[in-house]
Amino acid sequence: MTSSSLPGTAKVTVVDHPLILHKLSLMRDVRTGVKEFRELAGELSMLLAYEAMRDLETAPERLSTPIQDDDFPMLSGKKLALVAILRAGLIMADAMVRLVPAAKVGHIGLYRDPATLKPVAYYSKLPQDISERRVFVTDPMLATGGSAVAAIQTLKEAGAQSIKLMTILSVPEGIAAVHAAHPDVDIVTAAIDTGLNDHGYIVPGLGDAGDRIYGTK
Ligand SMILES: O=P(O)(O)OC[C@H]1O[C@H](OP(=O)(O)OP(=O)(O)O)[C@H](O)[C@@H]1O
Ligand SMILES: O=c1cc[nH]c(=O)[nH]1
Ligand SMILES: [Mg+2]
Repeated sequence: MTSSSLPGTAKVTVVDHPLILHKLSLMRDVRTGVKEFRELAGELSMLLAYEAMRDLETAPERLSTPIQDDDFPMLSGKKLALVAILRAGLIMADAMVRLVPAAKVGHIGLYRDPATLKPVAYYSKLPQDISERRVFVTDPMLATGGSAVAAIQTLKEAGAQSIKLMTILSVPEGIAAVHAAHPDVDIVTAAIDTGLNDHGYIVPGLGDAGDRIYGTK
């Protein structure tokens, strides 16, 4: 795992564990079909969440094992919210909620206009108490960063104060855009690719994540 940050900006953590790298390479492979792609995206999201949630607070609670009573660590502190950027971020939040089943789940609908590459918002439904929760916003692809910047803005306008962005693939342009607009938001990703092509797709990337998850192309 490598973490870095520019002065005054939040952290970028690249979770380059061999299991993650292997699963990501399978996702990149053009021969990987919908079923396997979905499964891999879910598994990889849980592995990323393991690292993204490393700093969750715990507090000792008195419990009885079959042998004796003692204090054992249990999650404490702020409650959690997982917020998926639709469509593609849904697969990540759906997998992560299995690890933190008490988390509330929000949805922000955005699609990137193919001509302008600007995000177009079409839906938002967030937990009412989002200001009191630690928010993990999920989207597999951080390309120009326009979608993530807009989603985080929506979250902040709803009162969110503690936000971490989780992506599978990122590029330097997207990371820079998020940190220019939201220098308080840490990013956790599996890899940082080279850059973007003329259509705003990540190179070498994995193609259109939403289309590969839902089989729409
Ligand atoms: O960083 P950006 O340049 O904004 O690009 C990234 C966005 O593009 C993809 O969504 P898409 O617009 O394809 O919507 P979809 O998830 O519904 O397919 C992806 O899931 C991100 O949300
Ligand atoms: O490479 C990319 C860029 C944006 N959205 C995707 O799904 N893939
Ligand atoms: Mg798409």
